[in-house]
Amino acid sequence: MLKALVTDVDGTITDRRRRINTAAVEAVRTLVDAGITVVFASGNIVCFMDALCKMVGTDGTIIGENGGVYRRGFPGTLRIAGDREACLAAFEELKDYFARKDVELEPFGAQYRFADVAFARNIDPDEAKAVIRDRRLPVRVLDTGFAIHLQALGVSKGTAMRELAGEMELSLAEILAVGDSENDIEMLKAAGIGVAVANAPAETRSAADLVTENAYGDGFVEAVKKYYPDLFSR
Ligand SMILES: O=C(O)COP(=O)(O)O
Ligand SMILES: [Mg+2]
Repeated sequence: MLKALVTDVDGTITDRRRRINTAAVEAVRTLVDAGITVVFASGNIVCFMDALCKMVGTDGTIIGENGGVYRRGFPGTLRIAGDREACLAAFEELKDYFARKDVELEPFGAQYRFADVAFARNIDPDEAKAVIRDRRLPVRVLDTGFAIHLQALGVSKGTAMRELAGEMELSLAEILAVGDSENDIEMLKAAGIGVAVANAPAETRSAADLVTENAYGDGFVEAVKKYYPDLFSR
């Protein structure tokens, strides 16, 4: 029995322009009303996640900043798992590298981040990955399709999901996870069932137990209906 759903946000319950899929919102509300825990797991910042939880109607359990932060319910203590100093130091190196090529990196939500660094996709993510690798910096570059993130090694949505599952006394086998991007891979592998929506890149699709036929939010709705058929039979 799948007692909890952990879902990515951008590209999974939205369209490619980040507009939320209203059928996905309805599906989440159906799960919540049936007593299924729904956790949003994203690269986004905590205040964005809180607004999303409030407006969709979950209990406020979140994974943010790609696992760098997580919290059980609105009243829970915010846990900070990432290493922001390491990410900021790596970001400075990337900034200098791209400045020499006359490209300015554009940080996203820097003043609101506790654990990671995110910036615009106006550079080739593979080039950033090569710089980090060549300099042996202790961070990972994650391309979400919406932003590029720097994250401490060993920190992911998957590690945060394990911690939250422990706090919620859930086994990983009881969790359905859905995602669309490389920042979802560990989470899809660790969950009892991992689903990639059709827009996911090959590496993410191969980490999943199932790839939906539909893309973006419609793929999310397809997955939820498949694994909770009784809740959507009418
Ligand atoms: O913050 C991002 O870059 C994308 O967020 P996501 O993890 O919800 O897709
Ligand atoms: Mg995503």
